[in-house]
Amino acid sequence: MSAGETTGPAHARPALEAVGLSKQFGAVRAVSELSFTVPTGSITGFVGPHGSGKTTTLRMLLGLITPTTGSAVVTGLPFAALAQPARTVGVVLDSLGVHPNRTALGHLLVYAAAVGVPDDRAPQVLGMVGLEQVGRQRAGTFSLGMRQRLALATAMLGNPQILVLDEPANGLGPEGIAWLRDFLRAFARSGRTVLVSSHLLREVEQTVDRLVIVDRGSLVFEGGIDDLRRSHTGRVLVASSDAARLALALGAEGITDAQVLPDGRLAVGGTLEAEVAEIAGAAGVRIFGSVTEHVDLEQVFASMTSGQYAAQHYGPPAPQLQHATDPYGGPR
Ligand SMILES: Nc1ncnc2c1ncn2[C@@H]1O[C@H](COP(=O)(O)OP(=O)(O)OP(=O)(O)O)[C@@H](O)[C@H]1O
Repeated sequence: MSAGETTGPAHARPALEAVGLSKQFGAVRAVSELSFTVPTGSITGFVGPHGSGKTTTLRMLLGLITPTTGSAVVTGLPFAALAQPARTVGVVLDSLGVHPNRTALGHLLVYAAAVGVPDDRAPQVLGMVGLEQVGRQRAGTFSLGMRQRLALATAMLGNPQILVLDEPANGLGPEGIAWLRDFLRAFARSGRTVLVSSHLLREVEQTVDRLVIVDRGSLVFEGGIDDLRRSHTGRVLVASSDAARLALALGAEGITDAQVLPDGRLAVGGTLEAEVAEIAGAAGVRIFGSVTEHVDLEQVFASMTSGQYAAQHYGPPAPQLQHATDPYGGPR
């Protein structure tokens, strides 16, 4: 994918900005010196393990709790200073209450009045989230996925420029997640902005163009999802007539991250298949086949956070030719 095309002009004022945000709850430091930017027109994923401070940060951005230190701005202003908050930011937080005895439509009419939009906006937003058939059903009968859609419809009432969604994929199956991805991409295509949180990178990987990754309240990565992919390129796995000789030839060209796998293939980091083939050819080593292994971003994410993925080798070049188990279980 890349929803990267949707990123707004570089000079545009960021939609959301956290500057040195910290939040202390008694002995718990939920968020620590957190700074990041959500550019206008981007779909930014806000990802971290459970308890890493995502909801607390979103609450600070939305003016629902006061930071211990630091500041948060929405289109350049503190949330409380926005003239028309519901028309600026639509919010889906876990805590958004839907009265179980209210119908979906009834719920939206209450919020439409609170936000100050006409009643006919309620059926419109129901249609946007695919709930038009169940508008007269009580929300208490809804599945978690349907409640998530209703929460999104509520966020859309004010036709906002920015959506802030806390774990909106919770309760959605694969189809629901695909639907949400299309919805958010269409939203961003019109130049609007999304900040979407998740404890699973996998849930938002296909949706977002930027990532802010947090762990224990602190920033561990901010940037384009493609930058993260590029910084963790997969190894080239090569079946050849002579793995040891190939490793020596590669080493002579400065490519020293090479390991012989149990199946005899050479796993080479920091290069491309074509380069390996060229060096092998020059060294008189025959290549029977090669493949570039797939890098699972979820594993990269877990290795960056307290998700504790068992130590993955993405490190500096191996000093010498080694035998190693293949952590990827072979090519895909
Ligand atoms: N009101 C509060 N009082 C005390 N501690 C709190 C409060 N809110 C959050 N915390 C603590 O702050 C830390 C961060 O919580 P937060 O809910 O922001 O994380 P999260 O990343 O959103 O987690 P999850 O993915 O489980 O929702 C946790 O240790 C949590 O227990």
